[in-house]
Amino acid sequence: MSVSLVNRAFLPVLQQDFSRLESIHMRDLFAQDPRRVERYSLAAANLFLDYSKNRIDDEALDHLFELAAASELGAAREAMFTGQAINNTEDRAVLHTALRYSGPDSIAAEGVNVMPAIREQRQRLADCARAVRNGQWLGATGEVIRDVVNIGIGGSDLGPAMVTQALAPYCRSGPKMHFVSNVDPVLICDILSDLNPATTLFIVASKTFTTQETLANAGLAKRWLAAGLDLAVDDNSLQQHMLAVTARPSAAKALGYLDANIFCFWDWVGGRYSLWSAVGLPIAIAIGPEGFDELLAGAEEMDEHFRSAPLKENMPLVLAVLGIWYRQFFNSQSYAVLPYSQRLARLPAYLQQLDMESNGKSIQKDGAPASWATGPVIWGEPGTNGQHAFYQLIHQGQDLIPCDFLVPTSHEAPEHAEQHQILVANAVAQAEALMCGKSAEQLRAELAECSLAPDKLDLLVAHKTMPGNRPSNCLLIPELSPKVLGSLIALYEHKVFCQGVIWGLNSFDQWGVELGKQLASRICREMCGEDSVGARHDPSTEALLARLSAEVC
Ligand SMILES: O=P(O)(O)OC[C@H]1O[C@H](O)[C@H](O)[C@@H](O)[C@@H]1O
Repeated sequence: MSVSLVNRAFLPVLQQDFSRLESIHMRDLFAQDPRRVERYSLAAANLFLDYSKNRIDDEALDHLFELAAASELGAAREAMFTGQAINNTEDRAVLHTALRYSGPDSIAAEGVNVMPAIREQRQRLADCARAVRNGQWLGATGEVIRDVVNIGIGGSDLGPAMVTQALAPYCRSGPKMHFVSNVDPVLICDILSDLNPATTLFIVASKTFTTQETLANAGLAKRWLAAGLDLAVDDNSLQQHMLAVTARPSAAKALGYLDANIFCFWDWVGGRYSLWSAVGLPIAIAIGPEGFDELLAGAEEMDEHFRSAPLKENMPLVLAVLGIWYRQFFNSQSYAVLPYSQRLARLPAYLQQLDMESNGKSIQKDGAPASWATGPVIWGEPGTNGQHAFYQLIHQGQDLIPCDFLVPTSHEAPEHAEQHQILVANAVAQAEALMCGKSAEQLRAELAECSLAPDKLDLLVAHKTMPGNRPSNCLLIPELSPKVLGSLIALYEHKVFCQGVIWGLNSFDQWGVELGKQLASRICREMCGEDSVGARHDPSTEALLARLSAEVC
């Protein structure tokens, strides 16, 4: 049955569930079922999920799991893991899971076993990471590498940048890592202003090796090296400072990169799923190849769980169906990810690409319009900062915003355990406040002593009442180690996958990004005078270009 028909078939029954649950307060659900926390929590692959604070009951959950089964989630999952071309607009397999697979089986994409090539590149990655870390990799003047600058954007930046920040305590013995993504030259110039060309290594990461921003930044880096080392820009010894990571090695070679310095991945690795491939080279250099293996092992554990756990105990699926529930029936247009860990500060940005580029779509795989509301806006900031900025809207705004609270239970600095406790207490308090809220009666009792005029009392009660009944998941993270982080990232990857399957989307293409890219190249050419500005743009764009040509060029 087509996804539209499945979704249509489940709509009335889930709509009934919604009508039943819409007016029930979660406080009452807990009162009715003392075992609710126990029943609505799960442990898997190093993580513990408490999803009891959701506006859900057994019946609705059963229907959501039935919806997943009717969407043939199991078959879709197997199709992904076994290398079928599930990315149907690009006719590609989707095999990021093979990158972390450590078993003996072969996995084929288009009839070719991908495992030997994966192992070969992983070995090259490990050798390179070791050589840089040990001081065996020397720059053009024979000096060891002290700083590594990754130049890449989107999937060629966010994963390594987020992971190396999250794992900072594991990075201390390696060279210092820097990340350049934006084409705004201030970013790269600010970074380079503190670095020495003789001891700096650049990793230019781009799946396509055509991305305008990355190539522009790489060109600037090369000119900076040449000037600093007093060499010609085409001097071969500069190549000692330039590595390429790409699925198009010929494009890197054409730009002068040495074969030995080109690390490869493949079309069947989506950019936003690529940190497990050679795109993870900055991670392997930062935490060492053994640490990188641990990251892969953590992800593999989550893969095994996702592939084998029954639907109701499947952590990615539980998160997925809850997200669908709120998006479709509570009209939740956004979803907050709130890490109570400064080290996970870039996780929301990473998840924005993972989720929004995968499921921010209105057309189903078969070309029909999406039958349900699809991917929400993903956003967030680390706690407790967010509490003093945007939580007001989550508590009392008009929209229901489901939240994931991510709470590391241990801390890297035991001498500051007390401060970590404050952090954790805040996460727990926020989730409690969101769920329980504060009633008008409670407020009237509290304000009774203040001898307020009756109209002032009414005013304050109206403003201070917190309806509560706002859902959240709490994900406990035992420690921020490479292994646990690997599991956490894979959890969200599979959540996004499940939602894509149920919504009938191709979660692995990103056509919406293309048009802007094409127009930017064209406008760039026009601004440089390589192409004339004709009457080919809309009037607003033309007027802007005319003004900018006078002011910027
Ligand atoms: O790795 P690259 O080919 O340079 O692509 C970088 C990024 O480009 C585009 O924005 C795509 O939408 C992203 O998915 C991709 O990660």
